[in-house]
Amino acid sequence: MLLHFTKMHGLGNDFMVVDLVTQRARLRDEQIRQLADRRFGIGFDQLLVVEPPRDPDMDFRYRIYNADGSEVENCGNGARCFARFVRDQRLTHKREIHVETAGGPLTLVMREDGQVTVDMGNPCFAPEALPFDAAEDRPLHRLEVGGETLEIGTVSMGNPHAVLRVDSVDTAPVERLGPMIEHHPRFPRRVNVGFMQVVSPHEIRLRVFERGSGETLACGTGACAAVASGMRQGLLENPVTVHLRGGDLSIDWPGGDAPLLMTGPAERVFEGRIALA
Ligand SMILES: N[C@H](CCC[C@H](N)C(=O)O)C(=O)O
Repeated sequence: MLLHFTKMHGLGNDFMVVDLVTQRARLRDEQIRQLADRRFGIGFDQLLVVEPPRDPDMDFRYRIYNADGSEVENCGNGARCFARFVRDQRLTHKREIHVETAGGPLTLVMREDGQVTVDMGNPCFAPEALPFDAAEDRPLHRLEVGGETLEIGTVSMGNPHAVLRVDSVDTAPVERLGPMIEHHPRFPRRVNVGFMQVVSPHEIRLRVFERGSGETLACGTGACAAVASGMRQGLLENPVTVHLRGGDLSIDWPGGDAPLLMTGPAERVFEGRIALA
């Protein structure tokens, strides 16, 4: 069976996008891992799957798989590429697109300038939402990692995020602490790990070691989580520009029980067909 796909990226966070509205295929975990391999396969951080909605009020269902084959609840950069994909593939002509994800409904708006604004829903700090093993909800939690005591913010954007403030992202111990925090026993479903440098109240630099994919050039939900945690700690004020290794995202969140909006680019790289074993 030949599977048509489109390779896309959001600030260098790269995706294989597959339309299962007009195609039929079942992708097993092992196949996803093989397709994700940057030498033996296509290579991507996440696989994005477009399906018909289950809720008739929604336009599409959007499923997300990490490079290790694990299915996840949300993907911010992927959501922007999703919006670009369904319009380019003429699966819809709408500029405002409503999608179901495992992490809840998303609204994607294709802007005139080609950038995409995503209503990422409300950040949730309750430890049980991640899940994170903690006695109470606090802006900062102590976490024992490899003999060190770290202070982390914890946020759910539908998917779980730990945010660690650092003096400089250039010298942050991403490769050493990333995996240790991702697999920390207090995160029963693992966690994405953000390393945040506060430049000013309206500007941060961020690197993200992603659950199931390792460090990526950008992470949309990670940018949302870092801003939400930074605002909650009184370090940031709305709006915030997030400088990631792959480029910049704009985050708009008034705080409290309100949706968080993320705006940024979505790029197509190439289309292809691959024979599925
Ligand atoms: N790159 C994605 C995040 C994928 C999240 C995934 N790594 C997880 O396990 O939650 C983004 O732009 O939001």
